[in-house]
Amino acid sequence: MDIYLYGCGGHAKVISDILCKQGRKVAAFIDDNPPVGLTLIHGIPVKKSSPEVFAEINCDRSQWIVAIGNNPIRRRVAEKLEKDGYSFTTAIHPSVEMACDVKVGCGTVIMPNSVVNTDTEVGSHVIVNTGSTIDHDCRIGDYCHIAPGCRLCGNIHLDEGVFLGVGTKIIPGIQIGEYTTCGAGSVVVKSLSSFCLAYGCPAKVVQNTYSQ
Ligand SMILES: CC(=O)SCCNC(=O)CCNC(=O)[C@H](O)C(C)(C)COP(=O)(O)OP(=O)(O)OC[C@H]1O[C@@H](n2cnc3c(N)ncnc32)[C@H](O)[C@@H]1OP(=O)(O)O
Repeated sequence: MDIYLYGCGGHAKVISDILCKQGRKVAAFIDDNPPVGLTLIHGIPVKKSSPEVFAEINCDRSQWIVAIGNNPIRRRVAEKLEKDGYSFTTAIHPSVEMACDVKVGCGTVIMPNSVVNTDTEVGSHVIVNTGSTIDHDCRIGDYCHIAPGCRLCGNIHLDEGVFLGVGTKIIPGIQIGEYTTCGAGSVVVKSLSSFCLAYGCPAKVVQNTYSQ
């Protein structure tokens, strides 16, 4: 299977490195607008997305990861690729500590030194970024992004598209509604509804209609 990454920024480079550590190699980075002059990353070609480029990529012999950090954009691109018949793979760094029974959806990436504990389910197209820990019995919805160094206690439920900024900490049993954002360093001690922006210690809602 040829592996393609949609995106060519820093996040895409990290995923390419994880795949390399797993002994897998990216065939190409595909991007809507690659920076002028960027033709190679890690010696791998960077191509501008076009019908001609896609015509060369066989659905049955390729797998994708959408390597875009923004949750709504990642969702839009993943849905388009899926509609066009493409499928997705995961990238899980060899240093990740994951309980035997953890379920991980397609397109999800788990960065170095993260921990995912028993009976947790991680959805599709999720980013568990560097050194984050997710404890037992958590439910992480599709398209969530857990930024570096977050700490999730047990029994936490993140709905689709939640973004946790770097170093967010969440006490047990909390639920966070879809596409809510927790700012860097938040300490979440009460459940949050959907489409909010919250931050601080303890985290307070500062906007009720926030777009990521
Ligand atoms: C590998 C990687 O790099 S993954 C990427 C991970 N990225 C992150 O973790 C980024 C997280 N982003 C944040 O925390 C951002 O500050 C956000 C999303 C919460 C808010 O961003 P913006 O809307 O642009 O807020 P802005 O910078 O204008 O700040 C507005 C006010 O909120 C305050 N504020 C912003 N973020 C926070 C925060 N996390 N905690 C406390 N206060 C904050 C600012 O100090 C400012 O206060 P002031 O008006 O008194 O000066």
